[in-house]
Amino acid sequence: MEVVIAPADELARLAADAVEGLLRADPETVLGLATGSSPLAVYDELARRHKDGLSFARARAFMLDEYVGLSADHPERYRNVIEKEIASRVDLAPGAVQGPDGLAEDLPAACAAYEQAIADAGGVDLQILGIGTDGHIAFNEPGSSLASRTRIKTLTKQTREDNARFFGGSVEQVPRHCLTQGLATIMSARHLVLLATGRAKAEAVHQLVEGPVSAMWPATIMQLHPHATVLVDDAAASRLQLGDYYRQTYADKPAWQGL
Ligand SMILES: N[C@@H]1[C@@H](O)[C@H](O)[C@@H](COP(=O)(O)O)O[C@@H]1O
Repeated sequence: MEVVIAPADELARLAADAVEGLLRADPETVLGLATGSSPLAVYDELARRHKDGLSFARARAFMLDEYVGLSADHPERYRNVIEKEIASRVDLAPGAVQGPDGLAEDLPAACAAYEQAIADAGGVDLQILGIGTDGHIAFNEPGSSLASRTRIKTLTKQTREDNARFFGGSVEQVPRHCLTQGLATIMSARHLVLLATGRAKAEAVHQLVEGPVSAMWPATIMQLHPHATVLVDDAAASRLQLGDYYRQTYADKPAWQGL
């Protein structure tokens, strides 16, 4: 696991560099897109690079998760969020972005179909991730099976409170259920790039990088991934025991070596 501690704008550039490197090497790259505020600066950077000529025309993308039951035109439906924040700002082809269908009548069947779609695409090359204050990735809440695949989950009180800001500050408006890629689904991606900024993420980041692997902090499963990158600012890094070591390692990183 590589930990980079740097200002937020530099983190966004690093993540965008990794995406751009893949797209230039293979225009048919399969990206994994996350919602939440953490990846927004990366999407801004990718949109800027698209204006400078970076093409997503042959790429495909899979979303991490989706609320259950939000209407098709609800602005917080993750499909709509991803469309607004990244898909509409680059030249991803119509239909190139897929997500779990939170409006399906048969939710377990929709989850199985989503797993199959990811597999049929050859898997995700680079998965962008944020982290919840309770250590969730996608919507894999504490207690999630470390071997889980896409399924329905119940959101914790903490997550619904954290996400109420997207629903006019009303926790009651935040759906109680979601469909989410499982931890094993996420672990199947070939490169995981997690971004976290701000003090509210400091404990989750400490557990993710330095805690014991445990379903209580679902993101800790990333310690078992052969290519995981954790991009954090000073505030999110503030509880890391080995912060000085990660800073030194990044300062000494050879210029030719990407993420
Ligand atoms: N399902 C999303 C996650 O994918 C996201 O990583 C996390 C953190 O969100 P933020 O980046 O806004 O802090 O919470 C949400 O609930």
